Amino acid sequence: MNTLLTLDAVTKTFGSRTILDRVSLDVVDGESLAIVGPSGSGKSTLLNVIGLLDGPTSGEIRFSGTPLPRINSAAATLLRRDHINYLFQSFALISSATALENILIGMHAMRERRAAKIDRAMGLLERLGLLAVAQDRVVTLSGGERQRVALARCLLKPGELILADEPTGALDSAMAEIAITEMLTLHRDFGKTLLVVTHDARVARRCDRVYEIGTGITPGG
Ligand SMILES: Nc1ncnc2c1ncn2[C@@H]1O[C@H](COP(=O)(O)OP(=O)(O)OP(=O)(O)O)[C@@H](O)[C@H]1O
Repeated sequence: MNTLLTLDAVTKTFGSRTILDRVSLDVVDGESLAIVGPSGSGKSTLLNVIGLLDGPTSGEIRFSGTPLPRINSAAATLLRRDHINYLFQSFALISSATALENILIGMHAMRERRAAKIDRAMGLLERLGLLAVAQDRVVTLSGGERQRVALARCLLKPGELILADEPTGALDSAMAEIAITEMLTLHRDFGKTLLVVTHDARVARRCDRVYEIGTGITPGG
């Protein structure tokens, strides 16, 4: 088992408040890891620090053995582009573009013919039951459909790490259940490591391992 990510005594403070206190953690290549803890405990902060959206106050994070660069460096931009995928509650899709176009935007840096990219995108959209809406603009899609488009974009965009922050928070419970199953199945099929911040104990239980802020790691389901 290879380690994709290592956190070594990572601390994050905001003013006089210590939100993350010497977090040390190994994330194994290909696993799903749930990040849980009470509201305000620092789950999103942890994800942001791992995802180069915010810098730690102290400590080190290594990605494939290499220390993460400063968040505003060119190296950080490349890491975010080529290695990290974000799946947020708001989905961060371009609403005036079609489902297919949104996925192709995520693939733009890949050296592959456009026709081949379209084939792969359409194949995944079909697998997610979205073939009929592939050419529809995202603004016209339902919340569940948008969530699946965002998941498809994450899976096809380059990058071995998916960072998901409450990805099903905007869905009703039946839709969330479907979305979780797709996410937990497909990240494995596509060989991507998944870190998911969640309030939902059902989601956490279904991940390979659970990291509780302030407590540490326990096995998942
Ligand atoms: N940029 C910031 N400046 C100051 N305080 C911040 C900042 N970002 C987060 N915080 C504070 O850090 C604490 C942890 O926030 P964070 O969003 O990481 O918690 P969380 O566990 O994800 O919470 P929730 O489950 O409610 O989403 C909160 O008290 C928040 O107000």
